[in-house]
Amino acid sequence: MTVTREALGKSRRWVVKIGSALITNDGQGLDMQALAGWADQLARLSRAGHEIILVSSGAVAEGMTRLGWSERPSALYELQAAAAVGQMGLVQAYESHFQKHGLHAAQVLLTHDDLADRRRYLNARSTLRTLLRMHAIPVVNENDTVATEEIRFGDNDTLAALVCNLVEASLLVILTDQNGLYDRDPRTFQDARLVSEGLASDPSLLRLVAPTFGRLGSGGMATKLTAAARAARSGTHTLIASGRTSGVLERIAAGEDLGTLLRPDREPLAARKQWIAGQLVSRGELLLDAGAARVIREAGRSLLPVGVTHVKGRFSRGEVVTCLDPDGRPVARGLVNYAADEARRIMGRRGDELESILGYVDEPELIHRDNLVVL
Ligand SMILES: Nc1ncnc2c1ncn2[C@@H]1O[C@H](COP(=O)(O)OP(=O)(O)O)[C@@H](O)[C@H]1O
Ligand SMILES: N[C@@H](CCC(=O)OP(=O)(O)O)C(=O)O
Repeated sequence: MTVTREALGKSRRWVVKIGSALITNDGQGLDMQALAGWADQLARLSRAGHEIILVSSGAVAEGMTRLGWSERPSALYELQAAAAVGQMGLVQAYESHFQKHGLHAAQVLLTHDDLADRRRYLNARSTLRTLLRMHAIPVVNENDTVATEEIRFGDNDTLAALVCNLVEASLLVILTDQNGLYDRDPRTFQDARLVSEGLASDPSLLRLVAPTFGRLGSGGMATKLTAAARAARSGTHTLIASGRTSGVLERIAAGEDLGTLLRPDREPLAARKQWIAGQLVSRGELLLDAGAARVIREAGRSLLPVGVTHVKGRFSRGEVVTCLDPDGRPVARGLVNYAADEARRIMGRRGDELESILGYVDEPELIHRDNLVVL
C-alpha cells in the first residue's frame, strides 16, 4: 500500500540533508538567518517526537570566509584546511540554536572508510541510535580533513543516503536551492515543470537531470536521485524540497504536497545486505556465464566457482567484488570467499574439484547468497 504524505509527515525517524547550494550565503560563509530557521523547525520536530539526524554541508564555505578566501580552492589540502576551520562555525551555529530549545547537538564526522569497515559501521550505527534515544540531534558531515581524493563521498547526498540505511530512517528530506526535481534544469529552462512524485530507482528520472550542477554544491540533482535509490534499500522515502520555502520542514511534517517525493520500489534489504550494497568501492570483477547470471538475478542463489568465466582485479577474501553478466552488465555485488589468485584457479570448476586444486575447501561458494546483493 502506498504511504500517504500525511503518514510520511508523521513518520518517526528522519534524516534531513541541507546542501551547500542552500546553506552558503552565495559563497560568502553560512546564511545564518536561514540556518536559524531550519534549526528552530528541527528542534520543534524533535520536541514533537520525531527522531532527527541532520546532515549538513557548509564547512568549506564557512572556512573560506573565516580564512578570508574569496575563491573556492581546487587543491584538496586547501579544501581540507578550509573544512577544518569552517566545521567549527557550522557546529557552533547549530549547537547554539538547539541549546535554546534545550536540545543537545552532537557532531558526527564520517569518512567512506568508516562505513566500508563492518566493525566501524556497526559502531557508527549504535552511536547514532544512542544519540537518538537521548533526544540529541546528530549533526553529520563528511570528515573532509582526513578523506582522500579517491575515496571521498564528495557530496553529502550520498552520505545522507548511507546514514538512512545505517539507522533505517523512514524519511530522507533533501533540502536544496530548487523546489525539487524538474523535467529540465530550472536554471536554464524557465518553463521547467516540477515532478511531484516518482519511483526511487526509476532510471528514466536520471535522464531529466543536467550533468552540470550548481556553482556551490557538489553533486547536482543526479546525486540526489542516486541517493534516493540508495535510501530506498532500507525502505526510506526521499523528499527533495526547497529549503527556501518558509516553514518547509514543518509543512512536510503536516503532510503538505511539497517538492518531489521518491518512493522505494523494492522490498527493503536485510541490514547486512544494506551494508554490502552501500560499499562504494569494488575491488574486482567476476564475469559470469549466462546460467549463473540468471540464477543470481532471478532466484537469488549463491555464486559457485563453476559459473565464473573470468576474474579481474586484485582482491582478498572478504572484499567486495562486482559480478557481471556475459554482456558486461553488473548483476550483483558481494563479499568474496576466496582471494583473486585462488578464484582464478577454481573458476569454471565443479565443487568436488576444489579440494584437489586448492588443497583445502573453505566454502563451496565463491560468494554466499547471504553476502550477495542483486543490483
Ligand atoms: N532536472 C533538474 N531539476 C532540478 N535541479 C536540477 C536539474 N538538473 C540540474 N539541476 C541543478 O541541481 C542543482 C542542485 O544541486 P547542488 O548544486 O549540488 O545542490 P546542493 O548543494 O543542495 O546539493 C540546482 O541548483 C540545479 O541547477
Ligand atoms: N563536506 C562539504 C560539503 C560537500 C557538499 O558540498 O555536498 P552537497 O551539499 O551535497 O553539494 C562541506 O561541508 O563543505
